[in-house]
Amino acid sequence: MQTRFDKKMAARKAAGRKGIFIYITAGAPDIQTTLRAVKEAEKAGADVIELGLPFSDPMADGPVIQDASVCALRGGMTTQKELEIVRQIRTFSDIPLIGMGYANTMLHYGFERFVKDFKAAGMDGIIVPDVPHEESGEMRRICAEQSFHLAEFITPGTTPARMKETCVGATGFIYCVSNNGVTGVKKIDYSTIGKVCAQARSFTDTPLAVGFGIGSPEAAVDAAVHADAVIVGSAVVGRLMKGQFDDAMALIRAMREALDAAYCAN
Ligand SMILES: O=P(O)(O)OC[C@@H](O)[C@@H](O)c1c[nH]c2ccccc12
Repeated sequence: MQTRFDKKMAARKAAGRKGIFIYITAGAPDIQTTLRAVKEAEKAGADVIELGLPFSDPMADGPVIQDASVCALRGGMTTQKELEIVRQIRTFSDIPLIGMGYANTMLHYGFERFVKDFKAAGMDGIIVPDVPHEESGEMRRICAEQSFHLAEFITPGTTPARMKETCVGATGFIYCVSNNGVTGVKKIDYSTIGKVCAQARSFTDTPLAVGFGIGSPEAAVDAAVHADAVIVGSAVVGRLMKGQFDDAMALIRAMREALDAAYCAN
C-alpha cells in the first residue's frame, strides 16, 4: 500500500526533483514553535518532516539535537503529547511525517501499540537508529503489517553484502549516513556516501536519502548527487532553538532553490 510518503517521493522523482527532509525535535523549544515550523517548512520547500521524539540519552546525536531533546523533555514532552502534535499537524497539512526516536521510548510504550497509535494519528514511518538490522526483524514485521515504514541505514562502511541484505526488502527510504559520527553540521566529503548510494542503487529502487552534516545549500547539492533526497536536522534545529525562526526557514528556501537549480531541468 502506498503511503503519503511513497506518493510524495514518486511525484518528486517524476518531476526530476530532489527531496528535502527537515528534521525537527518535537517540543523544542516549545510545541507552538514545532507546529509553526512544520507549517512554514512545508511552504519553504520541505517535502517530508522528520519529527524527532526526544529521548534522554540520544546516542546518535551531537550537541545541537541533544540540547533540543533536553529542552523538550524539560518542557514536559511525552509520547502522548507527541501523538497530539501529529494529530495537530494533520489538521493543516498532508506532508509526509517520519518519526525519529530511540528504541527505549517505543519499547516502553509497546512497539506494536506505538506503530498503531502513530499511524492512526497520521505518521507514515519511523527511524530507530539504535536498533541494527539484525535485531529489527520483529519491528520490521509489525511495521510491514501496518504499512508503516521502518528506515534501513547504510553508511560509508557498509559492505556490499550487508547493503544487499538491508536494502532489498526496504520500504519508504534508506537513510544514507554521510559519515560515522553523530548528527551536527560539519564539513563532509559527500563523494564517499555518494559512491555507496550508487552501489545501493543496483540493489534497490527504494528512495535514498543522505543525511548528517548538511548545513548549507552547497552541501545539500553535493550530498544529493547520487541520492533522491537530503535530510537536514541540526542546521534547522539550532536556529529554532536560538529563536532564529525566519533564518531557519530562509535556509530551507535557499536549499530548495539550490537543489532545483542544480538538478531540475525546468
Ligand atoms: O543534524 P544533521 O547533521 O543535519 O543530521 C540529520 C539528523 O538531524 C536527523 O535525521 C536525525 C536526528 N537525530 C538522528 C539520530 C539518528 C539518525 C538521524 C537523526
